[in-house]
Amino acid sequence: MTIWLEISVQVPHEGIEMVSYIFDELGAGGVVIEDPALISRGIEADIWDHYEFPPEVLNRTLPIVKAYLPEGPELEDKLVRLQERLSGLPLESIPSFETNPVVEEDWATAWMAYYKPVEIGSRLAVKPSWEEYTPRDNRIVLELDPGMAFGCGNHPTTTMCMEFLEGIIKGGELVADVGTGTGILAITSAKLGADRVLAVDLDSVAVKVAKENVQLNQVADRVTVLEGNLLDRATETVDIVIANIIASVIIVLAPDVLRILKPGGYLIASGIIRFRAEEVKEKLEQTGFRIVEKKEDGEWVSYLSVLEG
Ligand SMILES: C[S@@+](CC[C@H](N)C(=O)[O-])C[C@H]1O[C@@H](n2cnc3c(N)ncnc32)[C@H](O)[C@@H]1O
Repeated sequence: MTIWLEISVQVPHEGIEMVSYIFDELGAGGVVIEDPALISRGIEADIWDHYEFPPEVLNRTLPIVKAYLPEGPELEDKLVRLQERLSGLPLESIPSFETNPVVEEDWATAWMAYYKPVEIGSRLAVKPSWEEYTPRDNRIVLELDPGMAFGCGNHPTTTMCMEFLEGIIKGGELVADVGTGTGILAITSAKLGADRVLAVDLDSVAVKVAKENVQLNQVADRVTVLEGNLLDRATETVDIVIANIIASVIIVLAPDVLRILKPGGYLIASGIIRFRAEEVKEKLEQTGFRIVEKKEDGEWVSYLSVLEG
């Protein structure tokens, strides 16, 4: 049985990406971000009434980035490198980290307790595959198994995109979902009536998880999942491009969207941390997009924009 070391770094929002990158360099297979901004929203919403967070999570103010490294001869060296890299970050104070050993059995299933059915917008609901949920008001239900991929409908960056999709999909659209994670936004698009959806992710684990979820939701005839970087797998013109990634990636992606988006088509850009929202907005406008709507939730911002034709 493998013993893993759970490493938790408490860090301000602007450090989340940097700490995640350090963990990636150290060979962690992925990170878990516990964001109090998300938690405070969750407590307010009815659907989260039964959503129980441990007191140590509720009492914290800064986000925590967690990663898991297997115990072994290289572990000590990696912890020394982690400390060195954290000390060199351009943050007001040096983030400290805590460690906690966990056995593989616990770790593989511990995250399941965090996912509960959630109602999104006025017509959608997401339910983890192992939970019971009876839809109210004829809601469209997505069944999702997140595995190690991002996107189970419990993060504001995802839910804001789903609310935008609810408003713009009328039926028959062609959609490209960049950074599909679990496939949640691609599946949402298909279930709302899109004709065909291309879902792309850089991460082969996400691609595998997304393919499984597409099957689970019986939309494989309309959703194609491919491994790729940004829009490099997209050849057809589409009506809607969705990108819930991060500000810096959206800035790079925006000009390339022109290659495949029809004039008058929509770009949904999400995953934008508040302090970079203006920069993303300026880039979108310079590129030829008009911002139609801005949504904000905690530290996160999403834009719905249209390509001026
Ligand atoms: C925040 S998650 C969003 C997942 C899902 N779309 C959602 O809304 O919940 C971002 C995803 O983008 C993927 N990603 C990051 N950079 C990418 C790139 N350059 N090209 C394609 N996918 C990328 C990541 O692997 C991750 O699965």
